[in-house]
Amino acid sequence: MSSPRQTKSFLMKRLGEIGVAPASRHGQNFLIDLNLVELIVNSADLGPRDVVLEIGTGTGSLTTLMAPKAGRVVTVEIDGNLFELASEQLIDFPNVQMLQTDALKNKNTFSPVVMDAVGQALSEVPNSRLKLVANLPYNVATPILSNLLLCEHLPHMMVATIQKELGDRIVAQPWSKDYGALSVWMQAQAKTEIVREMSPKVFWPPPKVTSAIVRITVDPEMRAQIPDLRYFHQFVKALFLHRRKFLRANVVSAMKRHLSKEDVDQLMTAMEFGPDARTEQIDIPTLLRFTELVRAKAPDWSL
Ligand SMILES: C[S@@+](CC[C@H](N)C(=O)[O-])C[C@H]1O[C@@H](n2cnc3c(N)ncnc32)[C@H](O)[C@@H]1O
Repeated sequence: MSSPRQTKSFLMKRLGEIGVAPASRHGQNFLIDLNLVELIVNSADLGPRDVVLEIGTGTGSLTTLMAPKAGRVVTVEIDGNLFELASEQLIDFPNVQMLQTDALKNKNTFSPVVMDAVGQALSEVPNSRLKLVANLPYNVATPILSNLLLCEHLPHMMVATIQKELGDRIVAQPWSKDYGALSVWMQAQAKTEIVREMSPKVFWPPPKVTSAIVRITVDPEMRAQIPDLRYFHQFVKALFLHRRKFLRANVVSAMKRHLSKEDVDQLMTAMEFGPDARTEQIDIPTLLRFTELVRAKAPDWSL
């Protein structure tokens, strides 16, 4: 069984042999610092009951380290050439299922093939739980992380390499420039942490931005405090849509066919929001309460 020596020269040689250059449209920036690959695996604290979903197999370096620890790994790669390369690397791991497909059906939905494979793996591992562990393609990192919290197989944890700027938004607090719909959506149901910032130098080819490993640990008790997850997800997105506008203007515009301005003013008063309140000043428990007041008046609303 080959060890994961994913160095720049190894990658250049292997990709050169098959006449392939890394495709920036697929976010093909490979992690070449083995210590950091190990840090990702250790941060996910994998054990036999864990079913890992990895999006972006690449050459299989992260997969190779995860497979001996996890119960099952479902790994997805969009690129046919990389899929072939990784197939050779992963041939000796019977608990790894490789899929060659786009992990996303569209921006809001996971591929049903991927979800079926995850469901099957979860049903075959005793007392199983799902963990997303991946060096994510940056162009689809946001839909992957936020949609997985809405899909039929809820992850217990997500450990991922993403753009640092996205990591900053995930962990941001009210009153900061990074606090937005993504911060609220994630922190309302999970503990969020930046495990490590990473310089572009630890990837080949180096991306244009600084990266970070984030860990998102879902808290079922917090999640149970959100009666309608889809409504909350969409309403929070609508509230942060125009950051420069006041909260009231955002609510009026989002709810325009469902609530009159008078209705909105009543709700604002009930919440004790002043006329110059802005969404980015409001903490998550308050946004949850506000969502429920609005939902009671406009249950059929959607973005
Ligand atoms: C940042 S690289 C990570 C590769 C490898 N895991 C590593 O750590 O070196 C991202 C990988 O995701 C693949 N990819 C990009 N978009 C994808 C998608 N929508 N679905 C599945 N794989 C995708 C790319 O081809 C690439 O191999």
